[in-house]
Amino acid sequence: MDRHLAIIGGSGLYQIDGMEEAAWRSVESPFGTPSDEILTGRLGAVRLSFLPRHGRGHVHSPTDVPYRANIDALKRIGVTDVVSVSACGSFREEMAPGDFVIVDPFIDRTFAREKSFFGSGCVAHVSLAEPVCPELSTTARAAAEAAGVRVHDCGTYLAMEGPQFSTLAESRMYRAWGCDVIGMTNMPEAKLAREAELCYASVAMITDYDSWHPEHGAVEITQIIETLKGNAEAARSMVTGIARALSEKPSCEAGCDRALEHAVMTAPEKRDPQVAAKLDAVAGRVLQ
Ligand SMILES: CSC[C@H]1O[C@H](OP(=O)(O)O)[C@H](O)[C@@H]1O
Ligand SMILES: Nc1ncnc2[nH]cnc12
Repeated sequence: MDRHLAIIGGSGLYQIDGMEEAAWRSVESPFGTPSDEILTGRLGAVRLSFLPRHGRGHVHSPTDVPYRANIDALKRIGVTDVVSVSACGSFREEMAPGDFVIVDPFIDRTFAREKSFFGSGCVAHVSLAEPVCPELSTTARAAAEAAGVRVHDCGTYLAMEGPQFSTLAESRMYRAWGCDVIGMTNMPEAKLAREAELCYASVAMITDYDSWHPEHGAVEITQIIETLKGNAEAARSMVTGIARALSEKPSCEAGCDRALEHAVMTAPEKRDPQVAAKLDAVAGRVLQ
């Protein structure tokens, strides 16, 4: 199967320019309505889709982003690879606003979200030891470097519930835990992409020092927006670079597309037909 790249655009990224045959398309999912219509088209030789995570005009809060509908809808239209582009705060002096981080690994501290496609009626357990696709992450890193920004090869991303930013005490605690960056959206998105057997990579754009830094004070949304604006051209160029690289590599060898191979525990005769029917796109390959 040809690769089909999807970009999930975070705060500040609600549109992608330069696509060919581009059209906004409404895609329904048994898991609900996605954050917005999906912009589908091509970039060079690669099929490209774009979904603004918070919707155009930023209408969904991090808690209310319909993560399951988003990933299901992307899978439903044939996406094979998902690159998340996000804003994040930094816990490291040397990871500065304007830098990009190729996220890996994650700590999930969110608590008010649906985190799995599976459940009673069809139980499955996928491995999440390494939630990101190593090949797609390498591709994203090379494309970000080529776009001329400072890139950090890896960084532990603390996913918090939000929408408020962290207290000073929380910010200090996450730093002491060894976290590098903080955001509100990469979980459960990465978990769901794994369940849907999609390659997933996350590029986080550092916009602030959260609240721990004695010389920077509290997070200001105006600073975040300014930094995101400054990164817009590099983000665009990175997306083009990722698309070009994927057009030269017809498949991923990392095995993300087999994540459900031995994951479903519920015996075929015990599966709830209605639950299984909803899983047609995500898990149809293994539920037949
Ligand atoms: C605009 S600051 C807080 C907001 O920005 C990040 O969103 P995303 O990850 O979609 O770029 C962060 O996670 C919060 O949702
Ligand atoms: N400091 C921060 N905390 C959580 N999410 C963010 N997104 C951008 N900066 C952030």
